[in-house]
Amino acid sequence: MSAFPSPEPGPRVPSTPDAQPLVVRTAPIELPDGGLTTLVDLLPDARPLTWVRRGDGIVGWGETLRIRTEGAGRFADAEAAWQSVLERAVVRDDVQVPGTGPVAFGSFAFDDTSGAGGVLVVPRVVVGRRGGTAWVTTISTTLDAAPSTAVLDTPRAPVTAPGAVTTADGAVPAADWPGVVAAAVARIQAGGLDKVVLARDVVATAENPVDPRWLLRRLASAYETTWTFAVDGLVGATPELLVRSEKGLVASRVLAGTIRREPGMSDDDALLRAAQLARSSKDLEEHEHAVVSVARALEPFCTSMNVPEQPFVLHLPNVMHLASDVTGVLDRAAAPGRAPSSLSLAAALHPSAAVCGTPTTAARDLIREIEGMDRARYAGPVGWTGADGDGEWGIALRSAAVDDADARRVRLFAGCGIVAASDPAAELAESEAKLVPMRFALGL
Ligand SMILES: C=C(O[C@H]1C=CC=C(C(=O)O)[C@@H]1O)C(=O)O
Repeated sequence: MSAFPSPEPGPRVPSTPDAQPLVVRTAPIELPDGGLTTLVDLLPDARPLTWVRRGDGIVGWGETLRIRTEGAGRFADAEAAWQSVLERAVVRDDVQVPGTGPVAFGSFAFDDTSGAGGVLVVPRVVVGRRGGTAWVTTISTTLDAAPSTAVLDTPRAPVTAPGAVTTADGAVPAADWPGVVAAAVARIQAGGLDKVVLARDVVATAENPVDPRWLLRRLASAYETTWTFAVDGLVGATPELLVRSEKGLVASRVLAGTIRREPGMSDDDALLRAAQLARSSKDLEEHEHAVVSVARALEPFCTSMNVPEQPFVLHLPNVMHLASDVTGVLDRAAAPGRAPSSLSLAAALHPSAAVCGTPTTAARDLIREIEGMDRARYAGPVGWTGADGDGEWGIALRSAAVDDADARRVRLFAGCGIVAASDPAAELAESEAKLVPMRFALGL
């Protein structure tokens, strides 16, 4: 039994011609400026939908519609179902910026064979902020009163702390994980592939049901440059943007190559570490594979692209990463009437070599063979899409999944890119550093 009351489940995608169309209305509102957690603080219950960064973004609650998909077709089926919903929607949008009008939050499994499949959730209420503009959208199957600031007064269930939290090994004990990495290094050295990303999980058990809002507040405050997300119990603060599509422009923040940053490290020491990372041939190789995979996947959709020749170093509180911002102009002529949607771009980009490896199929097969766990929605695309196809999809990293059946249990994930020069013990330490945000969010 779930420790939380289930939300009223939204109907599945209307499949009959007389299914109720969505009625969608967006209106401007004044939002009190509560800084980084303004949006998160509005969430009324423990089933939040969230995509925020630096205090801007969108949050949603309630559930008007749920699209659930499976297997290799999970992206295309979700896209088709969303399009058929949109065709029948009645929309009035008085704000007209990305994130207004009809919005679906989504999360998709890493692997085609995972039972986690894919989900798009259309909330009943969305509140968003972008720069100085704030709005509320209501989505229903009836003609409600026009949306107003009244939704900000929605009664909020108190956010409870998780209480004491203990952690235990996940599918593969931490002590055994370097052995799995060593097996991958041997396979790479034998010439079967160039890179594979291996992950592990840790199971946390809390005294009280874990309220995702508790995690979101802590993540949004401490990791403000990441995209803090929550979709259907998957919560995290990812620094990696798989794709943003906005008005014909696409962008992807590719990360691969990591060095730890210890708590309390001075800025000077951090800069020394950053320089070490920028010169590390092992990390530069890992990074190059990831950038090439993203650039190749985006190329068919773009008339022009900018792929930086050198990565920069992205500083986060727990780690530093080699990072490249790849951008492009979508080829609208190639897709008559419509540019590819953000969700179809995410599908084309997934799985990038930042979370799978090179070549993709060999890496995915090796993950299936030796990783020893179902990643479920960890390392899959997570984000949102709007009516015009624009949207933002991150890679679900630095994340945890709250157990559907027992909200006191949470699965935390972290993975590392492995190349021929990888050291298994160092990779275990790196995976621990990548678990820090979610451990911190839980109060550990
Ligand atoms: C797979 C993860 O990180 C990826 C993203 C950035 C850096 C990575 C690395 O250096 O290994 C990984 O490719 C994770 O955080 O679970």
